[in-house]
Amino acid sequence: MGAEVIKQVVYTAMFVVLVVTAAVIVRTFTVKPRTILAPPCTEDESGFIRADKEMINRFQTSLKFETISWEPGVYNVEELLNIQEFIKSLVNVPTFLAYNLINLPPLKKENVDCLRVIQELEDMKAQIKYVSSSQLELVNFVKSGKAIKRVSETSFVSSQTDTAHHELPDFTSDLLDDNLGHNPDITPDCATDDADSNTSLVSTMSEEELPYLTSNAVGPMLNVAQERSSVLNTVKVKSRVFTRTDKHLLRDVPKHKPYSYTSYSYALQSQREHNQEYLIGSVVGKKGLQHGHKHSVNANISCQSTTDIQCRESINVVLTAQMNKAASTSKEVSKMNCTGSNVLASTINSVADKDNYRPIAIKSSKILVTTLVLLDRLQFQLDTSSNQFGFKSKHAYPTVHKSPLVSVEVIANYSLLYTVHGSNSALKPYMLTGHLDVVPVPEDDWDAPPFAAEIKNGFIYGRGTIDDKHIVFGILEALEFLLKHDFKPERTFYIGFGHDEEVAGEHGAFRIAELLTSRGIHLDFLLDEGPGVLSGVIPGVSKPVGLVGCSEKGFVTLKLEVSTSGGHSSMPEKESSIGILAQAITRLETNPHPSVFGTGPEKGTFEHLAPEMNLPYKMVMSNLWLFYPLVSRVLSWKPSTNSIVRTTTAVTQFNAGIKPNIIAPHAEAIVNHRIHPSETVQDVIDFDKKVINDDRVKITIIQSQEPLPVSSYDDDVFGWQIVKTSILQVWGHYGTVVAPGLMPANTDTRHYTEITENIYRFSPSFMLPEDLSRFHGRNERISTKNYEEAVNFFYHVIKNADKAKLEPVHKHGEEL
Ligand SMILES: CCCCCCCCCCCCCCCC(=O)N[C@@H](Cc1ccccc1)C(=O)O
Repeated sequence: MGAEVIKQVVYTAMFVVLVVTAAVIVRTFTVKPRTILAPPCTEDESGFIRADKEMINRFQTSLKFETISWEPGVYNVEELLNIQEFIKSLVNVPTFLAYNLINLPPLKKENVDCLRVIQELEDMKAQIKYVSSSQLELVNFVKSGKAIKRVSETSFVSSQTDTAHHELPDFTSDLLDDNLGHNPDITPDCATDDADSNTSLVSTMSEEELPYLTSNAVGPMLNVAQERSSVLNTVKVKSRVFTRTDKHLLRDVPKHKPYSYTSYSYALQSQREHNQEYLIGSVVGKKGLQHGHKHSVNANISCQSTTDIQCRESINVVLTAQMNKAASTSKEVSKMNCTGSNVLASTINSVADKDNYRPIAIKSSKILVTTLVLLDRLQFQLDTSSNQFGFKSKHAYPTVHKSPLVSVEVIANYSLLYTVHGSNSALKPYMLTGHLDVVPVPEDDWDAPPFAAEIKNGFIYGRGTIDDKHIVFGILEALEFLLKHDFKPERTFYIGFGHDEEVAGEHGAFRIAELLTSRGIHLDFLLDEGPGVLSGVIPGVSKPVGLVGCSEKGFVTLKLEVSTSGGHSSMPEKESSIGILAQAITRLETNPHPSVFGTGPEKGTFEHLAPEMNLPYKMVMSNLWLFYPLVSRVLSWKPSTNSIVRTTTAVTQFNAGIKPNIIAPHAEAIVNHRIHPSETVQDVIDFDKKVINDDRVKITIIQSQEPLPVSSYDDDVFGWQIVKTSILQVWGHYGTVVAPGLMPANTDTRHYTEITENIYRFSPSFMLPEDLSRFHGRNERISTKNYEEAVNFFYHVIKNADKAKLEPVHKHGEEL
């Protein structure tokens, strides 16, 4: 009986296996490629746009940037002139530059406040002035805020006139030993608008306290500074000056020479939002007056976390020195408004290094040291071609800009909206989009300079070549060509170039979409950047694949924070904020979000590609109903293909700790998820919380976007047809096949979802696997041939889309 049952089971199993195998084989050999009617376009055909030298030149120009970099510090007049020119031009440059530069590491997210940056630049522009002196050349980029302005005016007056007439009134040595803050003349000007302007900034210390302070000037001063609560629009910094003759410091001084020393220490603090004071560093040092010898100033500057604050804040320090104790005089030797320890150091040194301390002290009595608030340690990229983009492109594409059929509008200052007016209003318009901004170049080890548009071995190297200027200029080239050849469109179309796509497009594309919506415009379809013609990227397909993004993953950027009590590193708790956070991060990385392969448009990718695959793959991909788990596993191996099977997790930032012997009380990390269309932002957060499973880790959402809807890739849909046909017209002769897919990153398209259901994402770039890392990475480049193809691709899109409808595409494909 038992044997009989076993036999039955075995037979049944064998039968099932046989049926399944038969089904798999039948399926494998019956799936047919999806074909398309559009004939490939060849070079002989009229209408083929050949990339001549001028065209390549125009593209190169669009990629060129002038790079200006400097460190805050002491500059000669010529350098300052350059900086002034630069700042002026920066103010006129599209915002994306500011966006780009403030996106540069190591700045933190909180520093990225683009409007504020631009506003500051505008303010600076209005107030750029020079102070000219022999050695110390200072540019004053005055920020808003009356107090600071007042100081700056004073400093200009005094520095532009004969310094001899502008000595500050002497202060008595008593004053130094007393509370200097009571003297309004030497209260730091940043405090003059305070309601409580009498608050002491300077206090005396007992001799016993001094050694402690000089070695650890920071702690006690913080408290005092925190007592001050007034807020100005501008940065306010507290400084306390401690003066005392300190015998400890005289220990190494030869006995036979009389010395008088002033030891000093400053806590450098700055005011941030919410009235909170942050300690950013300290100046500890001594100034000496050796009778009969030159004065000396030694200062040790230490600034903590200056990179965190450099973009938003400046430091105001009053250096007060006892100039001549014998004569009972003292001077406020310099006032600094600066960012970063290097500025402090260079300023103090330039004061100290002077043979004769006195003149400099007088001259610099109220110096505002260069406040390169935004510029510290950053490299600026000045886009000469995009500066006044409209004007330059007018010259480069005269027919486009003169045509009565084309109107151009500047949106949100820097974005561009072209309307190409068609003659038949019954035809629904469509839209082509691209973006003018680029991401910065954090490393400079490129094979060719990233902003010089050099051509090497047939490739144009440059930031923006594939992301996204080949699209912008490809569209303009194609339109220029068409209009020159008397093209008069029937169907109206729009061209939108955003200026801030790389930082979410919330000013550019958003405003363009808003404008079109307000005009009641509804589009037939929209084409933006996306994957491209991928060769060797998708496993099993030897032909190039024109992959068109029919949906876009969502994203959520999370901040993970852990706070502990901190303290001295000699007495650590068992777990630190860093350790707890690291563990949370490790949990996230070792527990990836589950594969949801097959539930989104990636299913369409393999349905379209299965017939084109080599045999073992063809069998597997044609029978996804059976092989989903296997395929999902294989796709998970490589980052590029893994990106389409699940919600991904990328830990992009981690910050904690300031000093080797201080236990970091706070650690934070940024995690960026790209969300598969079958999940939501909330699903992702719930998953993360479960995985981390630790209430000490606080999770906050920084920015998020739900996945975008899936646009139809049915072969009867006009927009899909246009894109597919145009791809095949340009790349068909390589045997290229077209497939729908999922865009793993984001574009400006999310701003347009209200004005069309049919959004396609495709970049006309031919990509090998190693090229994928060029997006936002090193050696971004495009071959001149590929640029030519890009131009021709847009030529075909515009020509094809001008028809009322394309002939129905011959369908052989079917659901797999
Ligand atoms: C099956 C295999 C699939 C492989 C697909 C490979 C396709 C590669 C396509 C890459 C396109 C990159 C386009 C980049 C655009 C971009 O970086 N956008 C940004 C936009 C953004 C900026 C700030 C906040 C949110 C969003 C981004 O996604 O981070």
